[in-house]
Amino acid sequence: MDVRHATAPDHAAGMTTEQLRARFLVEELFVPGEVRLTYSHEDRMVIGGAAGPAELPCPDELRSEYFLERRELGVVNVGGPGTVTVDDVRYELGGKECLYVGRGARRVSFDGRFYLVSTPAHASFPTVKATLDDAEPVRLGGREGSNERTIYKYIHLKGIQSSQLVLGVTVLEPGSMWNTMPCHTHERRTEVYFYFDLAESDRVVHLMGRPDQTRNLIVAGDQAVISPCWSVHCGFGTRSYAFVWAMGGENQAYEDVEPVAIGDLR
Ligand SMILES: O=C(O)C(=O)C[C@H](O)C(=O)CO
Ligand SMILES: [Zn+2]
Repeated sequence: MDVRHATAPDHAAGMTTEQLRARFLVEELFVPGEVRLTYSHEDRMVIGGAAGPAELPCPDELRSEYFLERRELGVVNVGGPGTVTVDDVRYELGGKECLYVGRGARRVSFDGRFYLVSTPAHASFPTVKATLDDAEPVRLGGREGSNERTIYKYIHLKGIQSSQLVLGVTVLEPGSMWNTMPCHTHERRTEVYFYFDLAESDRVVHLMGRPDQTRNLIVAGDQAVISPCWSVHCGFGTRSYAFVWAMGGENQAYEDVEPVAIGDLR
């Protein structure tokens, strides 16, 4: 498992492009027949990709008997129809559908292409599947801001229950490129964006860093960006795309953010 240490904002300010990419960008998530995992010390989030058939391993770094002994897991199907099997119960997931797997499940296997996010869990909540319609879609933005998009909240205070994981999918309309602008930080949570549904020749210019010291990462489809609590997270694609956002940390209130006015960005 790839392990990424936590970063202070004053450290990030002096990093080169290569150093920023090595610390915050997760590039290689899908390897056929494998579950690839990255452990971030930012709120101890584990980010992964399953290109099944493959089973969720239990890396030594977790010092546990099985992966979900002290953790919970969010799974989003980022490919065609696929299945996830949790302790012999089989769940069929269509594109962009979600499965929450609660603490205590011993065996999880995948047949298909799935993006994974896991956070430590103090309690066990039921394993639940959700479709896009279950997520009570919210439409935001407009064509004039090139940010017409739909937010699907899956795991959150009023949706699928969890110990700390909050997760959803945002889908941009064709011709809309900006996500999350005006942007924000959230001092009480780390957030990870995973960009997908982007053609091989397209990229997202993802803004990160303190609001008054932004940096950018050029991100391809099927790559993830780790945003520490002090970092803005938003981006502009060379074409429209979708992304999974997932958070771990102090609270689960989606609205608990520090908004940043566009004019204050530097
Ligand atoms: O497009 C958006 O706006 C988002 O999807 C924002 C994320 O949900 C987010 O950053 C939540 O904190
Ligand atoms: Zn956010």
